[in-house]
Amino acid sequence: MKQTDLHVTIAGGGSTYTPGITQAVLHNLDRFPMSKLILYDIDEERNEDMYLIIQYMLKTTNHDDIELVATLDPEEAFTDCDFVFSQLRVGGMEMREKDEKIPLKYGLVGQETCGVGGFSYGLRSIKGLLGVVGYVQQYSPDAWILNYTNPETLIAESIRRVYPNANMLNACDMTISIEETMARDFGYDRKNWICQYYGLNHFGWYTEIYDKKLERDVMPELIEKLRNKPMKIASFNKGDQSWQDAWNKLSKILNLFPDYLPNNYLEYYFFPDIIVDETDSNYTRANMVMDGRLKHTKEMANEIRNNDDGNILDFDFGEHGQYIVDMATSILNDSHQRFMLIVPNHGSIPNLRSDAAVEVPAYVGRKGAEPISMRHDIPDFHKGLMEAQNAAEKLLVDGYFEGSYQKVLQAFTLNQTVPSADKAKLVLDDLIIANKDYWPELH
Ligand SMILES: NC(=O)c1ccc[n+]([C@@H]2O[C@H](COP(=O)([O-])OP(=O)(O)OC[C@H]3O[C@@H](n4cnc5c(N)ncnc54)[C@H](O)[C@@H]3O)[C@@H](O)[C@H]2O)c1
Ligand SMILES: O=P(O)(O)OC[C@H]1O[C@H](O[C@H]2[C@H](O)[C@@H](O)[C@@H](O)O[C@@H]2CO)[C@H](O)[C@@H](O)[C@@H]1O
Ligand SMILES: [Mn+2]
Repeated sequence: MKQTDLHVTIAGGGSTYTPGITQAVLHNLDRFPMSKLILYDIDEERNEDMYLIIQYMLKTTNHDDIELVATLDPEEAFTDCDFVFSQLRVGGMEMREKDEKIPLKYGLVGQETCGVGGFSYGLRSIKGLLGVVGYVQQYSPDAWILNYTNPETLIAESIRRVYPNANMLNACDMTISIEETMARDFGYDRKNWICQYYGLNHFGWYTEIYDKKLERDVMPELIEKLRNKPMKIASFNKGDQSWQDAWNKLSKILNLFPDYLPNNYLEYYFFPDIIVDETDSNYTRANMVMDGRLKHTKEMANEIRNNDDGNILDFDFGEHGQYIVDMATSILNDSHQRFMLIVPNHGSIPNLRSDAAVEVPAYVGRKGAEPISMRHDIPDFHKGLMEAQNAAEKLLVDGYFEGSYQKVLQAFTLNQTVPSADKAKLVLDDLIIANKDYWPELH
C-alpha cells in the first residue's frame, strides 16, 4: 500500500460532515499524508458549495499544496484513489423527512435509521452504496472504503452479499459520541477506556468500560450516575435539544434495565409509544437538520463567495472526523488500533447466528478488521431483541434483492416498533408511493 501522496475521495462530498473530516485529515498529515482530495457527489450545487468551503479551509491553513477536485464523474472520482470515505444520503433530507413523517401518520416511530423509517431509508441507500462500491471495484480495486452511510447494518449486509471481498470497513460514531459525552460530563478521559460492547448497529450494549489509568471497570459507577441524572449534551451537540432528549431516555432505560449500558437508539424500540407522543409530526428531526447545519453550511459557502471578512468557518462535529482518520491511519500504518465496527458475526457473539451483521470491537490493520470474540453468551433479553431485529434486517435485504413485497412486509411487521401487521402494510404501501424514484420495484 502506498504510504505517501495519498488520494482521498469523499463520496457524498457535499455532506455537511466534509469540513470536519477534512480538518481532521489536516491535523494528522504526519500520519496520513494526503496530497489530493476529491469531492464526489450527484448534487452539483452542494458539491460546489463544499468545494468553496474546503478550498477556503486549505488556503487559510496554508495547505493549498493539497490538490482539490469536485466532480460528478465517477471515473474521475474513483480513478487512482487510495481511500474512499462514504457518506451518502440517498434522496436527501427531503426523503428523510418523509421517512419520519409517513410512519407518524400511522402512530409509528418515524426515525432516520430506526423503525420503518430506517427501513425505508435502507431500501434507498443500498442502491447508492452498491453504486459507489462498484465504481471503486472498477477504477481502484485496492482502495479502502470507510463507510458510515446509514443505515449501516443494512448497507454492510448488502455489500457483503454482492462484494464479499471489497476492502471496506463499516463504522458508526454513536459509541464514540456516547463515550465522549459521558467522559466529559463525569470527568473521565475516554482515551484511557477499553470498552466491551456488542449489538447490531444503533442497537447494542456496553458490558464493561475498563479505565486503564484508574485500573477498574468504571461502567457500574457510570450507570449509577446516569440513573440519578442524565448526562448533558457536549459542546459538539450544543443547543441541540433532541440530543438532550436522547440522553434523558438513556437514563430512563437504565432505570428499567440497570445491568448494562445501552446505546441510546434503543429508546425507539423500548418506548415507541412515548416517542410518538412526544414527536411533533409537523416538525421532525429532518426539519431541524435542514434549518440547522444544512442552512449554516450554505451560509458559509455564500460568505466565501461574497469575500466576506472574519472567521467564516464555524462547525464542530466532535470526534466524527477524527474517528474516520484514525481508522484510515490504522489501516495505512498497520497499527491495530481498536474501533467499534460492523462486521459479520462469525462467532464474535457465540450464541447469535454466524451471518448476522454485528457491531463489536475490532482491531484494524492493513488487512482490515480483526473483530474480537465476546467469549461468553449474551443474555436472552438482548439475544431475543437482536434476533428479531436481525431477522427483520435480513428479510428487508432479501426483499431488496428479490424485489419481494412479501419479504419487505414481513420485515416491517417484525420490526419491534410496529404493533400490527395491518399497520405495517398501510405504512409500507404509503412509503412505496413516496419512494417510487428510489426503491426497487416490489412484486
Ligand atoms: N454512522 C455514523 O456514525 C454517521 C454519522 C453521521 C452521519 N452519518 C450518515 O452520513 C450520511 C450523510 O449525512 P448528512 O447528514 O451529511 O447528509 P447530507 O444530505 O447533508 O449529505 C449527503 C450528501 O450525499 C449526496 N448523495 C446522495 N446520493 C448520492 C449518490 N448516490 N452518490 C453520491 N453522492 C450522493 C448528497 O447530494 C449530499 O451532498 C448519511 O447516510 C448519514 O446517515 C453516519
Ligand atoms: O439527526 P442527525 O442527522 O443530526 O444525526 C443522526 C446521526 O446521529 C449519530 O451521529 C451523531 C454523533 O453521534 C454525534 O456525536 C454528533 O457528531 O452528531 C452526529 C450526528 O449529527 C449517528 O451515529 C448517525 O448514524 C446518525 O446519522
Ligand atoms: Mn451511526
